[in-house]
Amino acid sequence: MSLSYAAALSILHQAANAQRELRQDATSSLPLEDAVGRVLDRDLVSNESTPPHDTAAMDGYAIHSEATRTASPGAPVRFRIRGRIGAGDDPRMLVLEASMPRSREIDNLQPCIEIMTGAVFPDGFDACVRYEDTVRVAGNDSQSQPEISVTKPISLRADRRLAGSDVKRGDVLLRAGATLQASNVLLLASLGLTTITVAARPRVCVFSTGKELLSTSFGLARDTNGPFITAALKEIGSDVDFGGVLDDDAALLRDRLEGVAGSEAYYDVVITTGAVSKGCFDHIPDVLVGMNADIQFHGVAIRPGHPVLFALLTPRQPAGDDKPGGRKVAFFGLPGNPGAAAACLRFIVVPYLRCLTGQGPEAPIVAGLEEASMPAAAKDALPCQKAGTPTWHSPDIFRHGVLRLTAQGTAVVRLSKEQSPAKLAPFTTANCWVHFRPNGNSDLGSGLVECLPLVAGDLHL
Ligand SMILES: Nc1nc2c(c(=O)[nH]1)N[C@H]1C(S)=C(S)[C@@H](COP(=O)(O)OP(=O)(O)OC[C@H]3O[C@@H](n4cnc5c(N)ncnc54)[C@H](O)[C@@H]3O)O[C@H]1N2
Ligand code: MOO
Repeated sequence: MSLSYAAALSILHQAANAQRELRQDATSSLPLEDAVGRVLDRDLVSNESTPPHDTAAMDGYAIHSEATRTASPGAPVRFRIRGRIGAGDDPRMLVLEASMPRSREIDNLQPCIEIMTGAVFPDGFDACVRYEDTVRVAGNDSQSQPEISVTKPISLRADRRLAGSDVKRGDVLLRAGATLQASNVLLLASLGLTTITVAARPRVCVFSTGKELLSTSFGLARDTNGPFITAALKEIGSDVDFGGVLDDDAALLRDRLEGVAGSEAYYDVVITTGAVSKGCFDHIPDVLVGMNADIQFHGVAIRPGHPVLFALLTPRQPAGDDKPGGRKVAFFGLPGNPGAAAACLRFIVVPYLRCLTGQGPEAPIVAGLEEASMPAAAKDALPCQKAGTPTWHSPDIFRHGVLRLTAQGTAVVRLSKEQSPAKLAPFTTANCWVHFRPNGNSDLGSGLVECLPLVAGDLHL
C-alpha cells in the first residue's frame, strides 16, 4: 500500500523538525563573505539606521535651498564659500559661522559649504547644488573667500540622502531560513556585520548498491546515482561523503548501515540507491527490519520513484558520549533507476533537508504547459492506505522539462520528450521538474503547472 505524497511530506517535515532540535553543533558563525550560500539560522535585525547621517549625494555645495527660490540666469543668487567638507570629515569641525542660517548672512551673501559625495551635511544647510549647476567666481578682493552663483531654484533636500532612508534600526534585513546571496552582502557589510550565524550544513553519507556497478565485465553498469547525488547535495549546501558502492549482500549492507548510523561523523542523513523494490536482491527493506529501524514509509504514490523508503535509524551512542538522546539518523532508500533516484532526491530528500536547516517551503514557478500533455495519472493510480481504510490515490507525477519566458513575458514549460527513469540524456537540456498533483493542479487554473529547479535553489528565467 502506498502513501499519498502529501502524507509522505508531512511525515518528513515532522521527523525533520524533531531532529532539528537535536542536531549536534546546529549553528556556526562565519565571516560574512564566507557565509554566501549558507542558510541563516535566525532573523537578521539591524542594530542601526543607514545612512547614519544626512549625506551629500553629489559633489557640490551645501546651501539653504530657500535662498534660490527666485534664482534665474537674469537674477543669479550668490553664495560665499565658507568651508569645505569631504566624506569622513566631522562637520562640527567647520568654522561655526560658516554654517549659520540665512539670518546670519556675511557680506550680504548667503554662506555655503563645498561638500563632497558622502560627506555629512553640516547643520543649517538643507540641499546640495551640484558643481555643474554653479559658476564659481573669485571674491571681490584677495582677502575674501570665493563665491558661487546659482541660476535656478534648488529644491529642498536636493541631492541630500536622508539619515535612515536605507534601513531603520530594528528592520528585519533577512529572515531565518533564507539562503545568503552575494547581493545581500552589500547591505549587511554597510551595517557593519562581519560575522553571520548560519545553520550547520547537513551531514550526509551516500551509498550506491548493486553488483552490476562493481562488475568489470559482463553486466557492467556505471554508478550514476552516487556521483549525481553527491554533487547535487553539495550544490545545495550539504557536507557529503560518498560511502562507496555496496554489493547486493544483506550482511554487508547491514554492517555498513549500522556503522555509518553510529559513526562519530554524526551524519544527519544516510542515502542508498537501489535494492529497495521487490526483486530477489532488493535487500534494503529487510535489512532495515533486521536493524529494528523505524520505517516511516515504504512506497509513496509518486511517479517515478514509488518504491522509495524512509526510516529513522537509532545510532549506537558511542561510549562516554553524553550528547542528548533521541537523535535519529534519517535514512532514505531511493530507487535505483537514476531518473527515479533524481526525482526522489528532489521531492523526498530535499524537503527533509530544507526543513532540517530551517528553510521554508519553496515557491514553485507557475507556468503554462506548452503541450497540453497531462500524463495519464489515472492509469498510474496506486493504492493508498490512510487511517486503516484502503483508498485509491492517483499519484503525484514528476516530469522534467524546459521552462522559458515567451516574448510576451509569460512563463511556459515544455515537457522533455523522453521521460523514462532510465533515460538521462534529457537532463542536459531540461531545467526544471514539473509537478502534476493528483487533483490535476485544478487550484492553479486551466493548463497551469508548478515548476521547480532540477536540484534546488531559485529558477532563473
Ligand atoms: N515487481 C516490481 N518490480 C519493480 C517495481 C515494482 O513496483 N514491482 N518497481 C520498479 C521501479 S518503479 C523501480 S524505480 C525499480 C527500483 O528498483 P530498486 O530500487 O530495487 O533498484 P535496483 O533493482 O537495484 O536497480 C534498478 C535499476 O537501476 C539501476 N541502478 C541501480 N543503482 C544504480 C546506480 N547507482 N547507478 C546507475 N544505475 C543504477 C540498476 O542497474 C537497474 O537497472 O524497480 C522496478 N521494479
Ligand atoms: O518509478 Mo521507477 O521509480 O519507474 O523508475
